[in-house]
Parts: sequence; structure tokens; C-alpha cells
Amino acid sequence: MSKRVLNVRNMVLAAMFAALLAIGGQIRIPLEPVPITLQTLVVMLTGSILGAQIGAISMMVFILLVAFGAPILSGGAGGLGALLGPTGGYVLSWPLAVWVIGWLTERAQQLRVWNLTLYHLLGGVLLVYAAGVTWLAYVAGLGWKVAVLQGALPFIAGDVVKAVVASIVTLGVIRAYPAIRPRK
Ligand SMILES: O=C(O)CCCC[C@@H]1SC[C@@H]2NC(=O)N[C@@H]21
Repeated sequence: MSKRVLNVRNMVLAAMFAALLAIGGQIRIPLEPVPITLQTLVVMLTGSILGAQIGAISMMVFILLVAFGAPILSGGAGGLGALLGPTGGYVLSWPLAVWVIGWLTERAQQLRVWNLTLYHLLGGVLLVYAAGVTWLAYVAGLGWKVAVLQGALPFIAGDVVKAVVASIVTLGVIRAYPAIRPRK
């Protein structure tokens, strides 16, 4: 990683991954109150490919765009109302989730499918679900049991698969472009 974080290369990469996140939100199964989407796959890829700093910046840019009304959340939702709605906890957790995945990835001696998958599960599943379910319980006025039933259980199997796929894709990208690998 170059010393200056906000150079043109990093800004372009951050914008690209924010755009990918917007696309990931449109590939969805519209469950209520929380859809199944490819957003978690992109969140995981952002952390392990861009690293902690640029990755978190990319997610913050995405959230800022949503807050200003860009229709880039799942199903084309956007604006402060959508951001602070029932699924807001997941979305607002993404900068931290990406930062955690990036932090771990940058410090790994060697990157393998198994350790990347572990980082993806910690940041992209555990942390995201903790924030998302807590927020859902509060905003939608659901009890904890119902919030877990509706906000976590339907996604676990798919998100574990996404964690493995994100690891394989990350290793492929790093193999093709070794200079992209974020390191501390
Ligand atoms: O409104 C949005 O755009 C956010 C939707 C959040 C979907 C969450 S992210 C974690 C879990 N995995 C999924 O596939 N869907 C939920």
C-alpha cells in the first residue's frame, strides 16, 4: 500500500467496490423484513482485497450516497429513511466489518482459503449479524427471538457459502494482481 491513502488508484478502487455493492443489492431474494442479497459477498471482498482503510472508506462513500438519496440499497431503496429503516443496522456495520476483515488480512503471513474464510465469517457474518439483528429488534420492535429468526437464521447457510466464494475470488485476484494485496 502506498503511503498516501487517498491517491487516485485507491479512490478508483474504493468507487469500484462501492458500485459493486450497489449491484450486489439488486441481486436478491426479497424476503421480509430482510432480503437475501449479494451485498455480504461484496463486503467480504472489499475487506480482503482493498484492506482496512480503503475498504472502510469505500463502504462509507456508499453509505453517504445512500444518505443523500441514491437508490443503491437492496431493491433500489435509498435516502435517510431507508438507511435508518429495519435493515439499517447491517448497512451501517459494513465499514467496521470491512475494516476488521482488512485488518486481519493485512496481518496474515499467508493467505489461504481457510484463514480468509475465517476473517470473512468474523467480520462479514458475526459482526454484521450482531449489528443487524440488534438494530432490527429495536427499530422493528421485535423480540430477540423473532429478530434472530428473521434477521439471521435465513442467511447463515448462504453467507457461509459467500465467505468461501469470497476467499477463492480474493486469492484469484491477488494471484492475478499481486501488487493489490493489502499488507501491514
Ligand atoms: O436494505 C439493504 O440494502 C440491506 C439488506 C441487508 C441484507 C442482510 S446483510 C446480511 C444478511 N445476508 C443476506 O443475504 N441478507 C442479510
